[in-house]
Amino acid sequence: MSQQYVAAIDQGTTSSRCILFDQDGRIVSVDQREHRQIFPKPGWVEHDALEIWTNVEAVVQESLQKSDITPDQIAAIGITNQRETTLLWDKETGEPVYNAIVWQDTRTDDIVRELGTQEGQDRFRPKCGLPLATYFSGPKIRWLLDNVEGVRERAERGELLFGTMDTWLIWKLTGRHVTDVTNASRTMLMNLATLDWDTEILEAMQIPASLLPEIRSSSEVYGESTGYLAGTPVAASLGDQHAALFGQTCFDPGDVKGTYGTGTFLVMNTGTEPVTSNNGLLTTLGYKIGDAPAVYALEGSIAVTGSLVQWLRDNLGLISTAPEIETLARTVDDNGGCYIVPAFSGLFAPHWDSDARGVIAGLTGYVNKGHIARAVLEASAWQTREVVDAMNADSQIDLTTLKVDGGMTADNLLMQILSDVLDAEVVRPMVAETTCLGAAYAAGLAVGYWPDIETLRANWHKAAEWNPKMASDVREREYHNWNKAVQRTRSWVEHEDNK
Ligand SMILES: Nc1ncnc2c1ncn2[C@@H]1O[C@H](COP(=O)(O)OP(=O)(O)O)[C@@H](O)[C@H]1O
Ligand SMILES: O=P(O)(O)OC[C@H](O)CO
Repeated sequence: MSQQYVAAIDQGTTSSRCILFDQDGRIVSVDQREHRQIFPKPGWVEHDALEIWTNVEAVVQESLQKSDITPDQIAAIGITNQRETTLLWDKETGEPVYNAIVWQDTRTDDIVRELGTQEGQDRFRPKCGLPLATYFSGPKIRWLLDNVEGVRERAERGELLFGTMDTWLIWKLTGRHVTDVTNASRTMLMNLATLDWDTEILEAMQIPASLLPEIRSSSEVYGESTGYLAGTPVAASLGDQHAALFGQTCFDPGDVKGTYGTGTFLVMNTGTEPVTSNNGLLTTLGYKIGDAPAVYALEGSIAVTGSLVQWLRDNLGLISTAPEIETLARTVDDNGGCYIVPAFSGLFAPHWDSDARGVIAGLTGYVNKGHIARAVLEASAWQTREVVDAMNADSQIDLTTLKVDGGMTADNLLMQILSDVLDAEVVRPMVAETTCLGAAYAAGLAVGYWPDIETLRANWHKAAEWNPKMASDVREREYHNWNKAVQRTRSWVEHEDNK
């Protein structure tokens, strides 16, 4: 038989990609296409789901053709995706009833506030692990039902289907209406204990159960693909941060990965029982491989990290490419007393303060552009420290090693700063595309392309590591100053009713 590969489709916020992997977990081919970001009003962000589908079809075909690989050489397809982004479509025609509402979209502000009025924002947290927030899918479904003409009636007649992007793609590929536990865990509608939709939450949010897909494991054959890869099993689905956890082979309780892109998502494997967070983290699913018990996780989501580097480049013009920040930051030995807290649209974990706004603190006549660049890099590191402190407290496991991936990890100075502020080892793997790798691994396991997770562990190779060099009194002084700067951002936005 000719050489076989596994295809991973990563349907992300800005683009869709297909990567082909071989048995050693090495990348054989990649193709990628961006889709439009639709901003109908301030705070609203939408995607055209049909455009995304066309792009996915194109990148799958192109990734094979680029490397002269034929469809019969693909053993399985794994899907990973931007999470929470919400779509409703007609089950007969396949027509979306509205654009997909993206995870960043804040139009559900009022719905979220209203749902939390009497019982508070943590009303559903004991069941679904999440605070009420515009981020998650449930309130977005409710908005579509309440605001798009005829949608509630059609939903109640059983004519419509809901899906996050994994569900949409699996339905387009196989005709099956399914999702996996990781994606379902981001809707607010799944009960973490039963791994099924929670009737009480559905009632409170007025969402008909007929809309919802069947919840399956992250690694099993959901159906066979039609189209270009006709007959190939579609065998994995994981939200992108969960896929990165799996791709980084964070298989043991206490293992943590951090993905440093536009924002940063830290996820800790907490084993086969959910851990309740008392420190501003999300309780979520790690992954579930076939019939094996589900693995749970704690997540700390940070909204602005790489995008602060982009801001320095695009809004301040202090650098002309993102990698130049490292050169500029290396022109100085420290931050010169300057701290930047990038609360551009509030603070996510562990503060969850939508009224915070960014500050540059500690400015004196001494501070120059090198110090500013350094403070930009340090902001990613200190935000990580806040999340790691919360993880250590919630899990009672102290972080010793952080496995990193994502575009920002190319920055060696940032990686050293990260190790210094965490007082922990930071390691970067050979294959940096851990999100796609995780989806490929889960799909390959389902069809026997890889025999077990121990084989996957053996595929993980360290490319670089950083160890702490900072004296502990300096670390504590800097953290104290960072915390003072964070305090300056809090409750900046004053609501009309508070004035
Ligand atoms: N050398 C670098 N130093 C610091 N930040 C960088 C560097 N290279 C890229 N970035 C930042 O990383 C982000 C891109 O990473 P990527 O993983 O592609 O993000 P995403 O998947 O969220 O689109 C950008 O926000 C960019 O500013
Ligand atoms: O597509 P990304 O990499 O921006 O990831 C988005 C996250 O899944 C949102 O929760």
